[in-house]
Amino acid sequence: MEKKIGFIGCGNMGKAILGGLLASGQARADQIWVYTPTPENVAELQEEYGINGAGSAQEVAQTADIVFSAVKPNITVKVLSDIASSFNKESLVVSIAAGVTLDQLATALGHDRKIIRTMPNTPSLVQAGMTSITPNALATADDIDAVLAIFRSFGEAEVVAEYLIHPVVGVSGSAPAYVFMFIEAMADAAVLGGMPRAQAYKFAAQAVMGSAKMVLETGKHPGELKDMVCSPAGTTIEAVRVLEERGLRSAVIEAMQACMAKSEKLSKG
Ligand SMILES: NC(=O)C1=CN([C@@H]2O[C@H](COP(=O)(O)OP(=O)(O)OC[C@H]3O[C@@H](n4cnc5c(N)ncnc54)[C@H](OP(=O)(O)O)[C@@H]3O)[C@@H](O)[C@H]2O)C=CC1
Ligand SMILES: O=C(O)[C@@H]1CCC=N1
Repeated sequence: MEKKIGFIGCGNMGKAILGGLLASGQARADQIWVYTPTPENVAELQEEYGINGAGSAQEVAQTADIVFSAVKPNITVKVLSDIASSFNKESLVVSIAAGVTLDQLATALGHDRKIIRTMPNTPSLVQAGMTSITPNALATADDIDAVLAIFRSFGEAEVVAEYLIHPVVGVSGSAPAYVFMFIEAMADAAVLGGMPRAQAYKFAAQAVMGSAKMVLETGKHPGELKDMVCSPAGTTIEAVRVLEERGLRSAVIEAMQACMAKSEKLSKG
């Protein structure tokens, strides 16, 4: 793509997007402008990626055709409303902030602004992200395709209606945290069984990654895949019995209900 791309804020998630853009060859470093308030961080990003450092958020807004807002949710509206008048007429703003709605973004940026709200997750850092894309009515098919291509350069991305954003946060944005807890717990048990810790993390993580891959690649129902592991009177069915007894499914569902409720609360300000 020949567009100029800007980043306002470039921490964990901003770097995942920036890294994906460059690694996929969709943009060259000289097409990218980045601003963060700490000059040393801008210098580090310039050094690491060869991108253009910007001296202010205004400079990014004035320069770029697609501007990623990658600051924390609590300052997103303030940061964007302060520079709303600096954007070019046709510029597209892409927000990754959790809980900040298209309506709140339009109030900050102006109701004539093309905006896409997204929800990525941290596996983006290792090219295995999952991102939802929610455009406002003004974003064009080309804008949507460009943003899908950017997020697909480091994982999967799909267009999702805004009313589904809370399940997206539950099942994808926040989900890596619960999966890490599951991996940690499995590794603890392996250590209890005598395995060295580093080896236990490797076995646990590979089991989770391989199982996820089977769901995605075989198209089989997760229950059928589970049944394939459970030999009659074998070891696995013993573990399944205890997980059912201890309420694994209901713990996960209730945890995600709390997550979705919080996401909804944040959206209401
Ligand atoms: N972490 C996650 O799992 C997910 C996060 N998100 C969303 O991503 C967004 C960013 O999160 P994350 O990358 O984790 O956060 P980080 O704290 O890693 O990065 C925040 C960035 O914002 C910059 N910044 C701070 N204040 C300003 C300001 N006033 N103007 C411009 N830039 C500023 C920081 O710069 P400096 O370091 O120089 O202060 C830093 O580069 C959030 O809105 C979050 O909701 C979405 C999905 C998943
Ligand atoms: O915990 C949070 O609020 C953000 C949203 C998705 C992941 N982290």
